[in-house]
Amino acid sequence: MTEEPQEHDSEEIAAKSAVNAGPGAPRQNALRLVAAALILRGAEVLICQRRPDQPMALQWEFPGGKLEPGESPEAALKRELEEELGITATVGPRVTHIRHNYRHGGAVDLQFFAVYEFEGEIENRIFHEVKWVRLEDLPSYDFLAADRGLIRDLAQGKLL
Ligand SMILES: Nc1nc2c([nH]c(=O)n2[C@@H]2O[C@H](COP(=O)(O)OP(=O)(O)OP(=O)(O)O)[C@@H](O)[C@H]2O)c(=O)[nH]1
Repeated sequence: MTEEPQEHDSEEIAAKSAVNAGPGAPRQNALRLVAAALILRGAEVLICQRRPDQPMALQWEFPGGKLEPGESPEAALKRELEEELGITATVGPRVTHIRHNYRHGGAVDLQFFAVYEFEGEIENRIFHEVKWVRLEDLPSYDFLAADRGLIRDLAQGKLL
């Protein structure tokens, strides 16, 4: 189990300071605190594809989203899973914690939690596609850059 943030693809850090330097520029460099779910069903996990109209279009990610001020990661994740998939999840143990600097999008602090139980039927409310895939097949999907170390570890049976 990985407890401390890992820096994946840290060569992107230097590039980020070159963009959005002007005074009126968007605050894209603020650290975004995010909680995401590894929803497990036997040897499979649920993955979600971003829509064509979103940044990082059509890349795959795990369901979840940003923490609201004062919200715990578990509460944020439960809320996001209701909103995105229409399920009431029991948020299980934290599996890993990753910090990543996106080249054009600032930094994210991601906490991933296992979800072994939920109530309701999974309903795709916001994604292009949602799909159950075997852990060993994860590397054949184009995941967001921050997730790639995790994908390798999951496929090799290292984390779960
Ligand atoms: N839900 C989720 N977000 C992830 C993952 N990996 C990763 O880098 N992220 C990043 O974490 C942020 C989650 O924000 P969000 O879900 O609330 O909203 P969003 O995609 O519309 O992003 P934005 O509001 O920053 O543009 C995004 O910037 C997303 O790119 C992941 O596996 N799951």
